Amino acid sequence: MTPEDLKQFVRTVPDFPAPGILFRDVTTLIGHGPSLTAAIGHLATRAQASGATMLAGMEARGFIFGAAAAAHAGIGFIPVRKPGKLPVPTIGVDYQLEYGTDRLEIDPTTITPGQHVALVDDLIATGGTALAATELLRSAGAIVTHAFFVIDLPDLAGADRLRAAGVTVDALMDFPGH
Ligand SMILES: O=P(O)(O)OC[C@H]1O[C@H](OP(=O)(O)OP(=O)(O)O)[C@H](O)[C@@H]1O
Ligand SMILES: Nc1ncnc2[nH]cnc12
Repeated sequence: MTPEDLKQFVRTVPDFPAPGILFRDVTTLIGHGPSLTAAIGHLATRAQASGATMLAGMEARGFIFGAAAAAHAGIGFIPVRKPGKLPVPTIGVDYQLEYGTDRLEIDPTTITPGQHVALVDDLIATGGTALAATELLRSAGAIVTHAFFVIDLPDLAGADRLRAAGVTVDALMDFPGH
């Protein structure tokens, strides 16, 4: 299945989690075996071509695609976690979402300084999550030059913000007008 074929498997839910938000829901895509397999294959191929030697995914939906893509590519996976989940000393950063604020944390010892780490998530909207993850990984010594998403919401300009931070952004599909 091509990335274009996958678009019909994304469910759109209006007014979730807040009025005015058009929620692009990947639950339906990952529930369809051929779509899940194709999405993981595309992400893994692109991530491998970027030269990344590890992938990092943001909790929670980034874990679904990131860990599977890393396994497909035969490389390791770094979980970028919501606060208070890791049992070791962490480094963290607060950030803004399209619909609220949150915090991300990593175990800095999972990264070898100078290692090429690529980001994977289901969706980029404002880019707050991906920028926060990039900042965190870089502060632990990672080189972050690429980020891979299933969905880009271009009107929210997150991909532009990430590019301005020196990250090449690649998404399997976009939803203009969000
Ligand atoms: O580009 P942004 O505006 O930062 O938004 C994108 C982020 O929002 C969603 O995660 P959410 O924080 O809702 O958490 P979840 O994965 O636990 O559902 C999505 O999975 C991305 O991580
Ligand atoms: N519109 C949206 N749909 C799904 N996930 C999101 N994360 C941030 N904005 C989103």
